[in-house]
Amino acid sequence: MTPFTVRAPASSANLGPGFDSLGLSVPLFTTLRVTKQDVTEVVPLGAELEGTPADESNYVYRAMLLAARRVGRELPPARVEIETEVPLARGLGSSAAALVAGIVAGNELLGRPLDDEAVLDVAAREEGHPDNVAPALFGGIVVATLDRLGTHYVRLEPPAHLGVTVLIPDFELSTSKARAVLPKEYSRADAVHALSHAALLAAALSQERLDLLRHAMQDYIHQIWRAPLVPGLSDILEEAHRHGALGAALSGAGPTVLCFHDAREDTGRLHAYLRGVMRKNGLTGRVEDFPIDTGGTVVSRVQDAASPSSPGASRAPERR
Ligand SMILES: Nc1ncnc2c1ncn2[C@@H]1O[C@H](COP(=O)(O)OP(=O)(O)OP(=O)(O)O)[C@@H](O)[C@H]1O
Ligand SMILES: N[C@@H](CCO)C(=O)O
Repeated sequence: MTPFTVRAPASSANLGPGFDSLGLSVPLFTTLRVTKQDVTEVVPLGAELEGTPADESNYVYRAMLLAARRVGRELPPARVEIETEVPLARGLGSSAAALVAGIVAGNELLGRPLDDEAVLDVAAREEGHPDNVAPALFGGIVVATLDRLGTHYVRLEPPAHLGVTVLIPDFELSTSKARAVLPKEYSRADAVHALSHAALLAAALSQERLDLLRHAMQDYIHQIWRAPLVPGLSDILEEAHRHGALGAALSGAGPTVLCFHDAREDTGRLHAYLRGVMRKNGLTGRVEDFPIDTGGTVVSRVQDAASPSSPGASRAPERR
């Protein structure tokens, strides 16, 4: 089998009120280089993955095994090198990118028995919610549900000129810790507030109604509970629009904060404001602009089989 690479993007989930159901794809990538060999070997590379296990508890390895289990077969052995640009445990879907990349790689090794819907379902069940794995797989903005009947989704093409600015603090916040602070139950008023705003946000994104984003992104399901874990979050949610943001939200479980911006406009003012919030709260981190990724997960065959990881090897982007 020709060596191949799988590249899966980062993602930002929730977008405010779309808790566990809405997310978009961010062009920072987790890349797997897969070469057939006699034993399975997973090799995490680079500073970001230092300390990541290389056994079956590794997210990528586990995901490859899940693909095989879904079709009731043994995983064909391979060497899998893992590299990532996605900062871990920052709210940018590093675990989802690893899971989706691993399931897609396992599926390739198995001869592609799973279609996209099955890949999504395996990933969403493993992650427990589809809002990172769906945009990681399909790119763009995705609305998705997960229940006992399966995983259902609609992919939206991002509105023209919609860009994101992310403030990525230097500290980690695991999703499990950020979920542990959430209430177990909510009032009917909170439920109505959440579902009406999530519905408005999905409709606004699908109709390019950027004027509605700020209002539609209000949330009382998770952000207020997580605010004590993310210094400066409350200020940003309240004030970012005064500095050029079209709307703001905690990215996934945090601590990254996402702002939407109009890509035709200069984001210097927004960057200065976000850096100021970091300084005021004694944080370090980075502020960056991204377009919304639309490619999702991509598999490429390495044409030059003799040197699969050489930078010059030509890669033909193939399919997801
Ligand atoms: N490329 C990778 N290879 C192996 N394990 C990974 C990789 N990327 C992430 N992980 C695992 O995922 C964990 C982080 O997952 P977690 O759900 O806490 O955060 P996140 O996915 O980055 O953020 P969020 O879910 O809020 O967007 C890491 O500590 C690591 O165990
Ligand atoms: N919807 C998830 C995303 C992070 O994995 C959460 O907010 O906990």
